[in-house]
Amino acid sequence: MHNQLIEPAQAKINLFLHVTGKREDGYHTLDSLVCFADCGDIIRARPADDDTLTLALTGPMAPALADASTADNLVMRAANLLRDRFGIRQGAELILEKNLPVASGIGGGSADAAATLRVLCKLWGIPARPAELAPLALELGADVPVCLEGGTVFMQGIGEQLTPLAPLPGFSMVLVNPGKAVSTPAIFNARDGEFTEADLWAKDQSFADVTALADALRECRNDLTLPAVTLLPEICDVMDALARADGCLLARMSGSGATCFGLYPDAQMAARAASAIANANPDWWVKDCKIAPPQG
Ligand SMILES: C[C@@](CO)(OP(=O)(O)O)[C@H](O)COP(=O)(O)OP(=O)(O)OC[C@H]1O[C@@H](n2ccc(N)nc2=O)[C@H](O)[C@@H]1O
Ligand SMILES: Nc1ncnc2c1ncn2[C@@H]1O[C@H](COP(=O)(O)OP(=O)(O)O)[C@@H](O)[C@H]1O
Repeated sequence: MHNQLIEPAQAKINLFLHVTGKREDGYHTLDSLVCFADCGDIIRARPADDDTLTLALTGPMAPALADASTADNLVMRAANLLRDRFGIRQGAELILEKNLPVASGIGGGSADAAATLRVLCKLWGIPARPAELAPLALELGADVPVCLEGGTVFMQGIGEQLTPLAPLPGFSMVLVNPGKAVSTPAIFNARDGEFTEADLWAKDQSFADVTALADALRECRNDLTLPAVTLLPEICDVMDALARADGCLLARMSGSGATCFGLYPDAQMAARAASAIANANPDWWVKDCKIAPPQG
Protein backbone atom coordinates (compact mmCIF):
# COMPACT_ATOMS: atom_id res chain seq x y z
CA MET A 1 0.00 0.00 0.00
CA HIS A 2 1.42 3.38 -1.05
CA ASN A 3 1.62 6.33 1.41
CA GLN A 4 0.05 4.27 4.09
CA LEU A 5 -0.06 5.12 7.78
CA ILE A 6 -0.10 2.32 10.33
CA GLU A 7 -1.58 2.63 13.81
CA PRO A 8 -1.66 -0.11 16.46
CA ALA A 9 -4.90 -0.67 18.38
CA GLN A 10 -3.58 -2.33 21.51
CA ALA A 11 -5.65 -4.69 23.66
CA LYS A 12 -6.97 -2.95 26.78
CA ILE A 13 -6.62 -4.77 30.09
CA ASN A 14 -8.65 -3.86 33.19
CA LEU A 15 -6.20 -4.98 35.91
CA PHE A 16 -9.08 -4.45 38.31
CA LEU A 17 -12.57 -3.08 37.84
CA HIS A 18 -14.77 -1.88 40.69
CA VAL A 19 -18.36 -0.85 40.00
CA THR A 20 -18.88 2.10 42.32
CA GLY A 21 -22.42 3.24 41.42
CA LYS A 22 -25.09 3.60 38.77
CA ARG A 23 -26.11 6.84 37.06
CA GLU A 24 -29.69 7.77 36.26
CA ASP A 25 -29.08 7.08 32.56
CA GLY A 26 -28.23 3.44 33.40
CA TYR A 27 -24.46 3.74 32.94
CA HIS A 28 -22.29 2.50 35.81
CA THR A 29 -19.49 4.43 37.44
CA LEU A 30 -16.23 2.55 37.68
CA ASP A 31 -12.83 2.60 39.32
CA SER A 32 -10.48 0.68 37.06
CA LEU A 33 -6.74 0.37 36.63
CA VAL A 34 -6.17 0.07 32.90
CA CYS A 35 -3.04 -0.86 30.97
CA PHE A 36 -2.42 -1.97 27.40
CA ALA A 37 -0.80 -5.04 25.89
CA ASP A 38 1.81 -5.03 23.12
CA CYS A 39 -0.59 -6.98 20.90
CA GLY A 40 -3.87 -6.06 19.25
CA ASP A 41 -5.51 -4.98 16.02
CA ILE A 42 -3.85 -2.80 13.37
CA ILE A 43 -5.41 0.08 11.42
CA ARG A 44 -3.91 1.06 8.07
CA ALA A 45 -4.96 4.25 6.31
CA ARG A 46 -4.12 5.97 3.05
CA PRO A 47 -5.61 8.91 1.17
CA ALA A 48 -8.53 8.17 -1.17
CA ASP A 49 -8.73 9.60 -4.70
CA ASP A 50 -12.08 11.21 -3.85
CA ASP A 51 -14.12 11.97 -0.72
CA THR A 52 -15.23 8.39 -0.04
CA LEU A 53 -14.42 6.43 3.09
CA THR A 54 -13.89 2.70 2.64
CA LEU A 55 -13.11 -0.05 5.13
CA ALA A 56 -11.69 -3.48 4.36
CA LEU A 57 -11.37 -6.21 6.99
CA THR A 58 -8.47 -8.65 7.23
CA GLY A 59 -7.01 -10.82 10.00
CA PRO A 60 -8.08 -13.99 11.82
CA MET A 61 -11.04 -12.40 13.68
CA ALA A 62 -12.45 -10.50 10.66
CA PRO A 63 -15.14 -13.16 10.01
CA ALA A 64 -16.77 -12.24 13.35
CA LEU A 65 -17.49 -8.77 11.97
CA ALA A 66 -18.26 -9.73 8.38
CA ASP A 67 -22.04 -9.99 8.87
CA ALA A 68 -22.37 -6.58 10.54
CA SER A 69 -22.79 -3.50 8.36
CA THR A 70 -19.59 -1.61 7.58
CA ALA A 71 -21.22 1.66 8.70
CA ASP A 72 -21.69 0.20 12.19
CA ASN A 73 -18.05 -0.78 12.55
CA LEU A 74 -16.44 1.41 15.19
CA VAL A 75 -13.68 2.26 12.70
CA MET A 76 -16.22 3.78 10.28
CA ARG A 77 -18.18 5.43 13.08
CA ALA A 78 -14.97 7.06 14.37
CA ALA A 79 -13.97 8.19 10.86
CA ASN A 80 -17.40 9.67 10.09
CA LEU A 81 -17.62 11.45 13.44
CA LEU A 82 -14.16 12.98 13.02
CA ARG A 83 -14.96 14.10 9.48
CA ASP A 84 -18.27 15.70 10.57
CA ARG A 85 -16.85 17.52 13.59
CA PHE A 86 -13.80 18.92 11.82
CA GLY A 87 -15.51 19.64 8.48
CA ILE A 88 -13.16 17.37 6.55
CA ARG A 89 -13.94 16.79 2.87
CA GLN A 90 -11.22 14.23 2.15
CA GLY A 91 -11.80 10.50 2.03
CA ALA A 92 -9.64 7.60 3.18
CA GLU A 93 -9.02 3.94 2.49
CA LEU A 94 -8.97 2.11 5.78
CA ILE A 95 -7.98 -1.46 6.51
CA LEU A 96 -8.70 -3.10 9.86
CA GLU A 97 -6.54 -6.12 10.68
CA LYS A 98 -8.74 -7.82 13.28
CA ASN A 99 -6.60 -9.95 15.55
CA LEU A 100 -8.52 -9.60 18.83
CA PRO A 101 -11.67 -11.57 19.59
CA VAL A 102 -14.83 -9.46 19.23
CA ALA A 103 -16.96 -8.49 22.27
CA SER A 104 -14.42 -9.93 24.66
CA GLY A 105 -13.63 -7.38 27.39
CA ILE A 106 -10.29 -6.24 25.96
CA GLY A 107 -11.79 -3.30 24.12
CA GLY A 108 -10.93 -4.34 20.59
CA GLY A 109 -13.63 -2.17 19.05
CA SER A 110 -12.80 0.73 21.38
CA ALA A 111 -9.08 0.45 20.60
CA ASP A 112 -9.91 0.38 16.88
CA ALA A 113 -12.00 3.55 17.23
CA ALA A 114 -9.22 5.34 19.15
CA ALA A 115 -6.56 4.22 16.65
CA THR A 116 -8.78 5.45 13.79
CA LEU A 117 -9.08 8.90 15.38
CA ARG A 118 -5.28 9.01 15.79
CA VAL A 119 -4.41 7.82 12.29
CA LEU A 120 -6.96 10.04 10.53
CA CYS A 121 -5.81 13.14 12.43
CA LYS A 122 -2.38 12.43 10.93
CA LEU A 123 -3.69 11.59 7.44
CA TRP A 124 -5.99 14.63 7.24
CA GLY A 125 -3.65 17.02 9.08
CA ILE A 126 -6.08 17.76 11.91
CA PRO A 127 -4.10 19.52 14.64
CA ALA A 128 -6.44 18.30 17.40
CA ARG A 129 -5.13 18.19 20.94
CA PRO A 130 -6.07 15.08 22.98
CA ALA A 131 -8.50 17.23 25.04
CA GLU A 132 -10.41 18.12 21.85
CA LEU A 133 -10.72 14.49 20.80
CA ALA A 134 -11.79 13.15 24.21
CA PRO A 135 -15.49 14.17 23.87
CA LEU A 136 -15.65 12.56 20.42
CA ALA A 137 -14.09 9.43 21.85
CA LEU A 138 -16.71 9.26 24.60
CA GLU A 139 -19.51 9.55 22.04
CA LEU A 140 -18.17 6.40 20.41
CA GLY A 141 -18.11 4.40 23.67
CA ALA A 142 -17.25 4.61 27.36
CA ASP A 143 -13.97 2.77 26.77
CA VAL A 144 -12.74 4.83 23.80
CA PRO A 145 -11.25 7.75 25.84
CA VAL A 146 -8.95 5.41 27.79
CA CYS A 147 -7.85 3.75 24.55
CA LEU A 148 -7.04 7.20 23.12
CA GLU A 149 -5.05 8.06 26.25
CA GLY A 150 -2.95 4.84 26.37
CA GLY A 151 -0.29 4.05 28.96
CA THR A 152 -1.23 3.22 32.54
CA VAL A 153 -4.46 4.97 33.50
CA PHE A 154 -6.79 5.11 36.48
CA MET A 155 -10.26 5.29 34.92
CA GLN A 156 -13.30 6.66 36.72
CA GLY A 157 -16.76 8.02 35.95
CA ILE A 158 -18.20 5.89 33.15
CA GLY A 159 -14.78 5.98 31.50
CA GLU A 160 -14.30 9.69 30.87
CA GLN A 161 -12.36 10.62 34.04
CA LEU A 162 -8.79 9.58 33.37
CA THR A 163 -5.73 9.97 35.57
CA PRO A 164 -2.48 8.96 33.84
CA LEU A 165 -0.29 7.04 36.30
CA ALA A 166 3.42 6.26 36.48
CA PRO A 167 4.43 3.28 34.30
CA LEU A 168 3.97 -0.11 35.97
CA PRO A 169 6.91 -2.51 36.28
CA GLY A 170 7.25 -4.64 33.13
CA PHE A 171 5.43 -7.98 33.12
CA SER A 172 4.28 -10.71 30.80
CA MET A 173 0.68 -11.75 30.34
CA VAL A 174 -1.34 -14.51 28.81
CA LEU A 175 -4.74 -13.54 27.41
CA VAL A 176 -7.31 -16.31 27.03
CA ASN A 177 -10.79 -16.15 25.53
CA PRO A 178 -13.07 -19.21 25.43
CA GLY A 179 -14.24 -18.32 21.92
CA LYS A 180 -17.65 -17.04 23.00
CA ALA A 181 -18.69 -13.40 22.89
CA VAL A 182 -20.44 -11.83 25.87
CA SER A 183 -22.46 -8.64 25.59
CA THR A 184 -21.28 -5.73 27.77
CA PRO A 185 -24.82 -4.38 28.47
CA ALA A 186 -26.03 -7.90 29.40
CA ILE A 187 -23.23 -8.25 31.96
CA PHE A 188 -23.87 -4.82 33.51
CA ASN A 189 -27.62 -5.60 33.61
CA ALA A 190 -27.01 -8.93 35.35
CA ARG A 191 -24.93 -7.29 38.11
CA ASP A 192 -26.72 -6.67 41.40
CA GLY A 193 -25.92 -6.15 45.06
CA GLU A 194 -23.84 -3.49 46.78
CA PHE A 195 -21.45 -1.15 44.99
CA THR A 196 -17.76 -1.07 45.85
CA GLU A 197 -16.44 1.98 47.67
CA ALA A 198 -14.70 4.42 45.30
CA ASP A 199 -11.04 5.44 45.51
CA LEU A 200 -9.70 2.32 47.22
CA TRP A 201 -6.62 2.43 45.00
CA ALA A 202 -3.86 4.89 45.94
CA LYS A 203 -2.96 6.52 42.64
CA ASP A 204 0.52 7.55 43.78
CA GLN A 205 1.78 4.11 44.83
CA SER A 206 4.71 2.57 43.00
CA PHE A 207 5.82 -1.03 42.74
CA ALA A 208 9.31 -2.53 42.95
CA ASP A 209 8.36 -5.39 40.62
CA VAL A 210 5.44 -7.37 39.24
CA THR A 211 5.18 -9.44 42.44
CA ALA A 212 4.50 -6.27 44.45
CA LEU A 213 2.01 -5.14 41.80
CA ALA A 214 0.20 -8.50 41.91
CA ASP A 215 0.05 -8.32 45.73
CA ALA A 216 -1.69 -4.93 45.51
CA LEU A 217 -4.03 -6.08 42.70
CA ARG A 218 -5.10 -9.08 44.80
CA GLU A 219 -6.71 -6.60 47.23
CA CYS A 220 -8.97 -5.52 44.36
CA ARG A 221 -11.22 -7.49 42.00
CA ASN A 222 -13.34 -7.39 38.89
CA ASP A 223 -16.92 -6.75 40.06
CA LEU A 224 -18.29 -7.99 36.72
CA THR A 225 -16.87 -11.49 37.21
CA LEU A 226 -19.90 -12.93 39.02
CA PRO A 227 -22.49 -11.82 36.44
CA ALA A 228 -20.16 -12.87 33.60
CA VAL A 229 -19.52 -16.32 35.07
CA THR A 230 -23.25 -16.76 35.68
CA LEU A 231 -23.94 -16.09 31.99
CA LEU A 232 -20.88 -18.00 30.73
CA PRO A 233 -19.55 -20.56 33.28
CA GLU A 234 -16.62 -21.43 30.98
CA ILE A 235 -14.95 -18.24 32.21
CA CYS A 236 -14.16 -20.13 35.45
CA ASP A 237 -12.33 -22.81 33.44
CA VAL A 238 -10.32 -20.07 31.70
CA MET A 239 -9.30 -18.44 34.99
CA ASP A 240 -8.44 -21.87 36.51
CA ALA A 241 -6.26 -22.76 33.52
CA LEU A 242 -4.34 -19.47 33.83
CA ALA A 243 -4.00 -19.74 37.62
CA ARG A 244 -2.74 -23.36 37.47
CA ALA A 245 0.09 -22.54 35.04
CA ASP A 246 3.56 -22.35 36.63
CA GLY A 247 4.52 -18.90 37.87
CA CYS A 248 1.06 -17.29 37.59
CA LEU A 249 0.91 -14.32 39.97
CA LEU A 250 -2.71 -13.37 39.31
CA ALA A 251 -5.52 -14.61 37.05
CA ARG A 252 -8.52 -12.36 36.51
CA MET A 253 -11.19 -11.42 33.95
CA SER A 254 -10.79 -8.17 31.98
CA GLY A 255 -13.70 -5.74 31.50
CA SER A 256 -17.05 -7.45 31.01
CA GLY A 257 -15.32 -10.64 29.83
CA ALA A 258 -15.00 -13.23 28.64
CA THR A 259 -11.24 -12.71 28.11
CA CYS A 260 -9.12 -13.35 31.22
CA PHE A 261 -5.49 -12.49 31.78
CA GLY A 262 -2.75 -14.13 33.80
CA LEU A 263 0.28 -12.17 35.02
CA TYR A 264 3.67 -13.90 34.87
CA PRO A 265 7.10 -12.70 35.98
CA ASP A 266 8.82 -13.33 32.65
CA ALA A 267 8.20 -14.07 28.98
CA GLN A 268 9.38 -17.71 29.19
CA MET A 269 6.83 -18.57 31.86
CA ALA A 270 4.09 -16.79 29.93
CA ALA A 271 5.05 -18.64 26.71
CA ARG A 272 5.02 -22.01 28.52
CA ALA A 273 1.64 -21.24 30.11
CA ALA A 274 0.22 -20.13 26.75
CA SER A 275 1.31 -23.25 24.89
CA ALA A 276 0.06 -25.59 27.64
CA ILE A 277 -3.34 -23.84 27.74
CA ALA A 278 -3.64 -23.73 23.94
CA ASN A 279 -2.72 -27.43 23.58
CA ALA A 280 -5.29 -28.48 26.17
CA ASN A 281 -8.01 -26.19 24.76
CA PRO A 282 -7.78 -25.99 20.97
CA ASP A 283 -11.02 -23.95 20.74
CA TRP A 284 -9.75 -21.14 22.95
CA TRP A 285 -7.95 -18.01 21.76
CA VAL A 286 -4.65 -17.82 23.63
CA LYS A 287 -2.05 -15.07 23.33
CA ASP A 288 1.10 -14.41 25.34
CA CYS A 289 2.24 -10.81 25.35
CA LYS A 290 3.77 -8.07 27.47
CA ILE A 291 2.46 -4.87 28.96
CA ALA A 292 2.97 -2.21 26.27
CA PRO A 293 6.06 -0.08 26.96
CA PRO A 294 5.44 3.53 28.08
CA GLN A 295 4.86 5.88 25.13
CA GLY A 296 7.09 8.70 24.02
C1 LIG B 1 -16.75 -2.83 30.78
C2 LIG B 1 -15.66 -2.04 30.11
C3 LIG B 1 -14.55 -1.70 31.15
O1 LIG B 1 -13.44 -1.09 30.57
O2 LIG B 1 -14.96 -2.74 29.08
P1 LIG B 1 -15.35 -3.86 27.97
O3 LIG B 1 -15.89 -5.06 28.63
O4 LIG B 1 -16.33 -3.24 27.04
O5 LIG B 1 -14.05 -4.15 27.25
C4 LIG B 1 -16.22 -0.70 29.55
O6 LIG B 1 -16.72 0.11 30.60
C5 LIG B 1 -17.30 -0.81 28.51
O7 LIG B 1 -17.13 0.25 27.62
P2 LIG B 1 -17.81 0.21 26.15
O8 LIG B 1 -17.77 -1.19 25.62
O9 LIG B 1 -17.19 1.29 25.35
O10 LIG B 1 -19.29 0.56 26.53
P3 LIG B 1 -20.41 1.37 25.73
O11 LIG B 1 -20.44 0.88 24.31
O12 LIG B 1 -20.28 2.83 25.97
O13 LIG B 1 -21.70 0.88 26.51
C6 LIG B 1 -22.35 -0.35 26.26
C7 LIG B 1 -23.32 -0.60 27.40
O14 LIG B 1 -22.60 -1.05 28.56
C8 LIG B 1 -23.13 -0.51 29.74
N1 LIG B 1 -22.12 0.32 30.42
C9 LIG B 1 -20.96 0.63 29.80
C10 LIG B 1 -19.99 1.38 30.46
C11 LIG B 1 -20.27 1.79 31.79
N2 LIG B 1 -19.38 2.51 32.46
N3 LIG B 1 -21.43 1.47 32.39
C12 LIG B 1 -22.35 0.73 31.73
O15 LIG B 1 -23.41 0.42 32.30
C13 LIG B 1 -24.37 0.28 29.33
O16 LIG B 1 -25.45 -0.61 29.40
C14 LIG B 1 -24.09 0.61 27.88
O17 LIG B 1 -25.27 0.79 27.13
N1 LIG C 1 -13.97 -2.74 14.92
C1 LIG C 1 -14.70 -3.46 15.79
N2 LIG C 1 -14.12 -4.43 16.52
C2 LIG C 1 -14.84 -5.14 17.42
N3 LIG C 1 -16.14 -4.97 17.64
C3 LIG C 1 -16.78 -4.02 16.94
C4 LIG C 1 -16.09 -3.24 15.99
N4 LIG C 1 -16.96 -2.38 15.46
C5 LIG C 1 -18.14 -2.61 16.04
N5 LIG C 1 -18.05 -3.59 16.94
C6 LIG C 1 -19.14 -4.07 17.82
O1 LIG C 1 -18.83 -3.61 19.14
C7 LIG C 1 -19.15 -4.57 20.13
C8 LIG C 1 -18.09 -4.56 21.25
O2 LIG C 1 -16.90 -5.06 20.74
P1 LIG C 1 -15.48 -5.05 21.48
O3 LIG C 1 -14.98 -3.65 21.61
O4 LIG C 1 -14.62 -6.02 20.78
O5 LIG C 1 -15.88 -5.64 22.88
P2 LIG C 1 -15.49 -5.26 24.36
O6 LIG C 1 -15.92 -3.83 24.52
O7 LIG C 1 -16.26 -6.22 25.22
O8 LIG C 1 -14.04 -5.46 24.50
C9 LIG C 1 -19.23 -5.91 19.40
O9 LIG C 1 -20.45 -6.52 19.73
C10 LIG C 1 -19.18 -5.60 17.91
O10 LIG C 1 -20.32 -6.05 17.22
